[in-house]
Amino acid sequence: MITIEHLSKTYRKGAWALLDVSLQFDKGMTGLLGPNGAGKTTLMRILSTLLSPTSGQVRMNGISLGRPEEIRQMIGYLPQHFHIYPQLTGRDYLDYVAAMKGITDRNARLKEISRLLEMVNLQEKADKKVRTYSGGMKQRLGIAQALLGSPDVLIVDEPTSGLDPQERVRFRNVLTRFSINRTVLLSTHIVADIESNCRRIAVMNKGRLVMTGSLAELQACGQGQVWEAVMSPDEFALIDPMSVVSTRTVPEGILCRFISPTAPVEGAFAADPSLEDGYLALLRRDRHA
Ligand SMILES: Nc1ncnc2c1ncn2[C@@H]1O[C@H](COP(=O)(O)OP(=O)(O)OP(=O)(O)O)[C@@H](O)[C@H]1O
Repeated sequence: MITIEHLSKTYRKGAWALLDVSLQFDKGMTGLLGPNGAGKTTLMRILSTLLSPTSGQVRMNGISLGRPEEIRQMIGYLPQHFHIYPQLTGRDYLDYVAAMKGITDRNARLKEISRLLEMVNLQEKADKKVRTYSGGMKQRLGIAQALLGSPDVLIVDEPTSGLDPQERVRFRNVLTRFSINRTVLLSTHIVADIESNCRRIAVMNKGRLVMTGSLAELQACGQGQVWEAVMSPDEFALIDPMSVVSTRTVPEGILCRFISPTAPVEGAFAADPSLEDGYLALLRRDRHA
């Protein structure tokens, strides 16, 4: 169980990167959604004890961040950007991280590394140099390093940006497997990343928590806010592009989807919201609040 109470962070001379965030989550995967600059990385770095909050409290399984050694034993962290020496093989890299994490028994270490390589489906590439890995393979190796030592809590920061669709699906499946008996916090700005496997969602915007709840609750934020209209190319050229969330060419013209509290153009008809519509409607409402 992770309990975050009134957490705020301001960088030197900066605005609030986090402002009075309170949140609680337990086993399973929680998706942390938010646009660029929302404060996701700041929150994750604080939870990983790499950054101190300006104010507020965090407890993981009852232990406060003020006891960083104990917290670090409990968590695995996959940062948004991480460096792996390209000359190392995947197995050597994991061996190095395991040694850094204090797993001193060499046999236990090698056994754990083989188990993790199999879990992330990298056993065939394990003895090849990391410079030959694809982006998705590096991310899976990143997850393997985060899981060394079997941490109870896994913190993963925007892991799928830059991955192709196939790698993204593979990576999501790996995370879903890991989240069965663990607490996983996954940050992303890609709604599809959390669609299939997160039990709970937290949405952040400009440093604040703007919603927590289930996928269905996030989707419901789009209720009454989604409209569609078929437009000719000339009509389409005249509308504000920012009001349109997607377009599709149909035989009658361009089918435009809008997020708007009222019908955005004449002839627009109401549509059912998707999860992404709910998220966009929530952000739009927050922007205008
Ligand atoms: N080291 C820093 N010094 C000053 N300001 C920072 C620093 N790191 C982040 N910020 C600011 O804090 C705010 C939150 O940034 P953060 O990286 O936590 O957001 P994010 O949600 O992870 O964004 P992204 O999706 O782009 O990674 C932003 O306004 C950012 O400019």
